[in-house]
Amino acid sequence: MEAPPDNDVLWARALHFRHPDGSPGLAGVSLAVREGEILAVIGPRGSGKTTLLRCLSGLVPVREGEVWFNSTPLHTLGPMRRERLRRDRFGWIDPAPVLVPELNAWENVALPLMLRGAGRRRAKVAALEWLERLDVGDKARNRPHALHQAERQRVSIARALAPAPMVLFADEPTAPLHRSDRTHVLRTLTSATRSHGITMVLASLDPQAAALADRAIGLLDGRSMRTVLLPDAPDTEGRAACSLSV
Ligand SMILES: Nc1ncnc2c1ncn2[C@@H]1O[C@H](COP(=O)(O)OP(=O)(O)OP(=O)(O)O)[C@@H](O)[C@H]1O
Repeated sequence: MEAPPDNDVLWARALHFRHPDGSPGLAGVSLAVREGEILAVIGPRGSGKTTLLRCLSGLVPVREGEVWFNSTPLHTLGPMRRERLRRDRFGWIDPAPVLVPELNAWENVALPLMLRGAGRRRAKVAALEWLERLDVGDKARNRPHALHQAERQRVSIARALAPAPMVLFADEPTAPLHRSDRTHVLRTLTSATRSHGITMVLASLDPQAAALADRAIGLLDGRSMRTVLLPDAPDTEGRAACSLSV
């Protein structure tokens, strides 16, 4: 078992995954993500994007193939150590917002900070700043039931960014947003990860996500496809890329 190169923060080799009912999820995916990089995982519905993110983030155990986070072999860790790693180092954004219903917006965003040891006052200041950045600062005292779905998703994104995780896994993060809001929120998300040096793996159906990433890989039927970098596009902040089947 050989650890990945130093500048790769996340690394997977020959990853295979079957769902509990035996249906195929991934069929030999290998990839490397460099520190601070935004990697887009692009593919049609059912191509395995969520499954790949769940394996890379330790949400599900990997039984065939390897997943490394820096020098830690995730594929050898038990559930407790994977859970601790996820809590301390990783962030996750679901395609639909999952917030604690009893807490208001700022308390939801402050929660992961307090779980990592921040005091309530400092966590509140940070939470309010992130809510402002996601354009929901005026909803800070609202509980989730008093927010629109799109506002709840913005709160979820703020909550994922607030603790500045080493790796952020974003699974269709703009899915619940109105089409006209998606680009703005994606730009906020990518600029926040860049300015905080957060590595991001961003799963999306949307080719626009690839345009804001540094690199993109395509998935089809649980298999990765070759990535090709395109020259910078004038209206994008990252390097555009497209993937070609091999
Ligand atoms: N828990 C599960 N049990 C059985 N099959 C599953 C399970 N979760 C996903 N699948 C199947 O695995 C394949 C990949 O699903 P996955 O959700 O990873 O794809 P996806 O690219 O994220 O799709 P989408 O864009 O619709 O979210 C699909 O055929 C899906 O039906």
